[in-house]
Amino acid sequence: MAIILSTALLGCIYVHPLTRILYLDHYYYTYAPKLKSISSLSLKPPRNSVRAASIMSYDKELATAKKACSLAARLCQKVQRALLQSDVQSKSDKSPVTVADYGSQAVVSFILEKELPSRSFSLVAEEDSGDLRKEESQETLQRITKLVNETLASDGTENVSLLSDEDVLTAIDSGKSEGGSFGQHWVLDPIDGTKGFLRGDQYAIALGLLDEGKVVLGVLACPNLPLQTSAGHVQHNVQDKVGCLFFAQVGTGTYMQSLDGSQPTKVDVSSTENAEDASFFESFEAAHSLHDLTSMIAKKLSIKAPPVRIDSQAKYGALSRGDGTIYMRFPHRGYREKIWDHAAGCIVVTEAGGVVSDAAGNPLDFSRGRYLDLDTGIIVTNQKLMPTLLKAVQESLKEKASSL
Ligand SMILES: Nc1ncnc2c1ncn2[C@@H]1O[C@H](COP(=O)(O)O)[C@@H](O)[C@H]1OP(=O)(O)O
Ligand SMILES: [Mg+2]
Repeated sequence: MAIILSTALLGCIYVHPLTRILYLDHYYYTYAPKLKSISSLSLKPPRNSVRAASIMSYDKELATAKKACSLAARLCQKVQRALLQSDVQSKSDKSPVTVADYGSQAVVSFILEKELPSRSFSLVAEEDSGDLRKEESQETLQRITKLVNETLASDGTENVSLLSDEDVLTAIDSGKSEGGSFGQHWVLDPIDGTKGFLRGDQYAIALGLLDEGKVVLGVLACPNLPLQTSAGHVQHNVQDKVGCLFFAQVGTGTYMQSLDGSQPTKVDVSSTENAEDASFFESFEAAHSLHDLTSMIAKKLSIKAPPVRIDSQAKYGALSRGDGTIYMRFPHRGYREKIWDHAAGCIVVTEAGGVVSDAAGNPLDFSRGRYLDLDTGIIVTNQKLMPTLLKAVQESLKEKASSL
């Protein structure tokens, strides 16, 4: 009887090893009730929330994910350096990002599959090899294969026999999984923020792991993010030391180290409680998020600081260590958010003490396949500020709708 009872309890309760807080389902039961009582907005638990995932250890998966993302970052840095040294004409050419995108996906996919052998390896990733298999892409494919082999060899820890073009195509195509609410699925954006990559600005390699529909670990490699920042300043100056690796595992907090391998340090979101003292992140690209709407919300919250605009999930990383307090993202009508654009970022922020929700106050649901079914936008901040932010977002959305 005692065994049955404790097993049943373990299914829904665990103690956070660092905060010693009893968690009843990672997000919903700790935070949602407070939100609801303050804002009376609808908050639902994610469908398919599986509590057992919260008490498992993913140490081996996390170590492998960190290695895979660090190597992919090395490949991307090499391509971006060459791109930035090239002439103006080749800078308007999109092929460098294509090479880095495919190369990064091949490296991550190859390492995960090789180092975590499993009969049910599943990867949900942005790219597939369709275009690369075309006759006119042969030269590009050879460049990618060469880069992938150089990158794997640069690790130096083991003997990897050279991959062929076909091996690279196969590794890329492992990313065709549909994800879903059962079993484990890796979720990868090989280069998040391609526009930032081409500009020489921020981008990220973002890798998450879903277990029964919930994100249980996440790694964000941000090769151009400064290691040290003062709040609100993440634009990188030439003299800054850059290259951050953020990582989080469910129930164990979020950590950051340098991409070249410093000691990890634990990070926490900002504790700013007053909206007017907060600064906020948003997309650099106006085409990716409605800057007029965020400006309206910021005004309502009396936020004094101007928006900090950077590309990619580096925004989640920067927020997780308190560089800013709020992140708002409101894509234009009709855009469907993909799970690889938020899975890693989401756990990096929540394990650092933050909250990620859609504009209706619902937690993001990663269990429905390749897309997130969302209501309007994504908002992120610390737990204390979320009810205030949510209220301002909802009022602004209403005002915007009635002015149309
Ligand atoms: N029209 C769009 N609206 C919103 N997001 C987009 C759009 N087009 C691409 N994205 C994706 O938005 C993310 C970057 O957002 P942000 O500008 O906030 O950093 C990237 O995942 C980018 O795709 P990709 O990863 O292919 O570059
Ligand atoms: Mg992306």
